Amino acid sequence: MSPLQDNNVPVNTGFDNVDLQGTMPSGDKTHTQYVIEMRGGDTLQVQISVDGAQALAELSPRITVTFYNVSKVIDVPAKMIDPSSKERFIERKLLDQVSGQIHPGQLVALMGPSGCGKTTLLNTLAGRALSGVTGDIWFNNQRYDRSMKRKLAYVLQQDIFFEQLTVKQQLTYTALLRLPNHLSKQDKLAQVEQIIDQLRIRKCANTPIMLISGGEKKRVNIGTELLTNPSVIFLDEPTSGLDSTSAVALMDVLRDLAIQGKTIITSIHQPSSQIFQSFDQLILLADGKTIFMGKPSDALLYFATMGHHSPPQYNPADYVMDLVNQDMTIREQLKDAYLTNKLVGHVKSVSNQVQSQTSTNAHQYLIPEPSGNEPNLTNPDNVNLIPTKHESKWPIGFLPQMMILFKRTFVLTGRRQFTILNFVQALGLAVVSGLCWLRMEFAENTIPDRSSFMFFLMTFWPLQTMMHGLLSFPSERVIIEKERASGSYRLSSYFVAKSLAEAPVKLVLPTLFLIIAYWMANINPNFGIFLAVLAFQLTAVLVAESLGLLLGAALKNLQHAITAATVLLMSLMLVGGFFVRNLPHWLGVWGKWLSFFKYAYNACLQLQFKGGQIYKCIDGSYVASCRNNPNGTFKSHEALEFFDYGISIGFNFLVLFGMFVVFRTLAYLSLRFIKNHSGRS
Ligand SMILES: Nc1ncnc2c1ncn2[C@@H]1O[C@H](COP(=O)(O)OP(=O)(O)OP(=O)(O)O)[C@@H](O)[C@H]1O
Repeated sequence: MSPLQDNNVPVNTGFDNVDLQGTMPSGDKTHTQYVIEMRGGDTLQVQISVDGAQALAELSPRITVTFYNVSKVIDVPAKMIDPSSKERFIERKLLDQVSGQIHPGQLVALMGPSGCGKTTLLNTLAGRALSGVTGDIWFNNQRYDRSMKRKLAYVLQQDIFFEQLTVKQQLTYTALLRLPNHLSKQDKLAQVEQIIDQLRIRKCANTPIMLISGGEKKRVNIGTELLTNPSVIFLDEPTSGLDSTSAVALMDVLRDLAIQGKTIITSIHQPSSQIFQSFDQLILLADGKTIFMGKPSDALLYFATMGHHSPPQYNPADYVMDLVNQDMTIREQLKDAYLTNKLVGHVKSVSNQVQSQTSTNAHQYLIPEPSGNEPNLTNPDNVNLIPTKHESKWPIGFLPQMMILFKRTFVLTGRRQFTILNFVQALGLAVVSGLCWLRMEFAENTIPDRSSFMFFLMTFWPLQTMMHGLLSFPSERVIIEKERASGSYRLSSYFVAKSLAEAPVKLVLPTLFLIIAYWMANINPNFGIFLAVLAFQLTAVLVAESLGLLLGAALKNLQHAITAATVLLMSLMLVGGFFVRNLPHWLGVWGKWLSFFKYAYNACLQLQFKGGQIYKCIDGSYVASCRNNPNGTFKSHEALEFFDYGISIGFNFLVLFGMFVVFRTLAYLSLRFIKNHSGRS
C-alpha cells in the first residue's frame, strides 16, 4: 500500500449517495489517503483513521487451526448407489481421520484427485455442514463456535455475486453490512479502497461484475471475504479457470496475506511447478484419507522412498496427481504407508513389524500430526475468539442492515426491471391493447369487450411478475445463502428490504401500461375509478409476485417450480370461472377462495360500471331493460346483471391483501426453513 505522502489515489466510488459527514481524522501519515469523486463533481478524502485501523486489527487475531482425527460420514440414499438395494440409506465416509495443524503466516495446499474430500474438509474446518462430523477442531485453544464465523473467511469455488453491481458497489455494500458498528462509515469506505489496492482490481473497480475477467472475478470474490480482515482464510480451488499468469498473481496476493499473519488453506488442482513450490505445507488426500502431509519440496522424496520416482523435468505437482490418480492398489499402498510412517514419526521407536512395512527414512519427510491433546495449543494473542454474551451476533443492527439491503435491492431491481426491452414491451403492449379496445362506445354491445379488457389487465401483469419472481429467485437465493453463511445479516432484514424495495420498482411498468391502455380504451372517465382499478391491478401484481417467491423458495428444483406454477396458475384461472360459467359446486367453492385473479377482476368489473354512466341500448342481449327498448338507454351499473361478480369491492380488496400477507409470510418461512439447495453435504 502506498503511503499518503507518496500519492493521493483518485477514485470514482461508482457508489451513489456517499453521504459522509464530519471531518477526517488527521495526522496518521502511515495510511493511504483516497480521494473519492462523488456525483456532482465533489471529492471526498478517505483514509482509515487510527481508531479504524486499530479496530480492524482487533478483528483479526492470529489463529492456529488444529484438527485431529476429523471424519465425516453421510447417509446416501441406497438406490443411488445400488438400484437393487433393499436398504433406505447407505453410510458413506467422506473423510477418514484427517489431522493437521496450520499456523498463522502459513499458506497450505490441499490436493488430491477429484472427489477425494478437499471441499468437504474445507467445509468442515470452516464450520459449515458439520452434521456427521466427528473428531476435534480447534482455533487456537478454543473449539469451533458459530460466533467465530466472522473471523473465518470462506472463498467458494464459484464466484457468486449480483453481477449487475460494479466491483466497488459489491465491496462497499459488503463492507457496510459486515464491518462492525464501531467502525465509522469513512473507515468502512477506506477499507474498501485498501482491499481494491491489495487485490489489484483498481482498473475494473467501476465495471459491472458481469463484464470483468475470470481472474478479476476471483479476486473480487476473495476481496469480498477479506473486507472483514479475517484471521483464517479457506479457499476452494481459487485458481480454477485462471490462466497461469492470473493464477500466479493470485498466489502472490495470498502470499502477501500470509505474510500479514493470516492462516490460509486452499484446495488446488494441478498447480504449476512455481505455485506448487510456493506453499508452506501440502496435504494430499485420497478417498478421504491423508496420504502425505509435509513440505511440497519433500513430496517427491517421500514417494521416491516407496519406489515411485518422478521423471526428470516433470512438474512435481503433476507427478503427485498422476500417482494418486493411478489404480486403487497404489492408492491403498500410499494410504497404508502414510499410516505407518506417521506412527514411526510419533513413536520414534520402530517395532519390527512397522519396519517391515515402511521404508527406512520416509517419515522424516512428513510433518508430524497433532497428537490431539496438546496442552499448549498456541494462542499467541491470548484473545478470546468467542464473543461475550452481551456482544451482538450481528455486525450491525436490524435497521441499518435493512436500509443497506433496501438500497442494494432497489438499485438491482431498477437495473433488471428498467431495461429498454421491458419498456418497449410495456409501452408496445399498452398501445396494441389500446388499439384493440380503441375508444369503446358506452353502449350495450361493448359489455363483453369491457369485461375481457379487465380480464386481460388482471391476468397479464400478475402472470408476468409471478414468472419473473419465480425465475429470478433461485439465483438470488444462492447469493443470499452464501452471504448469510458468513454471518452478514439477518434473513428478516433481507426479506423486509426486498419486499419494500422491489414493490415500487416492479409496479412502475404496469402503471405505465394502464395509463395508456385505460384511456385509449375509454373504460370509465372518472379519475377516482381509474385510480381504484390501478390499485387493484398493482395489488394483484404483488400477490402474484409473492406466490412466485413462495414457489421459488419452497421448491428446490427450478423445473419443479415452473411446472408447479404453470399447473397452479392455469387451475386458478379455470376454477376462477373465467372460462366455465357452470363449474361443479365442489370446485367452485375452493376456487372462489384461491383464485386471486378473480378478486381483482370482480372488483374491477364493478368499478368499470360504477358511476351511473349512460349507456346506449342495442338489442337487449345483455341488459333486461333494453329488451323492449332497443333505442333507449340504461345506467352502467345495470350491466352488472349479466355478471356473477360476487362480493363487494372492499371485500375483494381485503381478500387480495390477505393473500399478499399469507403468501409473503409463507415465502419467508420457506426461505428460513427449506435449506441446502445445492444438496451438498
Ligand atoms: N451430499 C452428498 N451426497 C453424496 N455424496 C456427496 C455429498 N457431498 C459430497 N459427496 C461426495 O463426497 C466426495 C468428496 O466430495 P468433495 O466435494 O469434498 O471432493 P473434492 O475433492 O472437493 O472434489 P473436486 O476436486 O472434484 O471438487 C465426492 O465423492 C462427492 O461425490
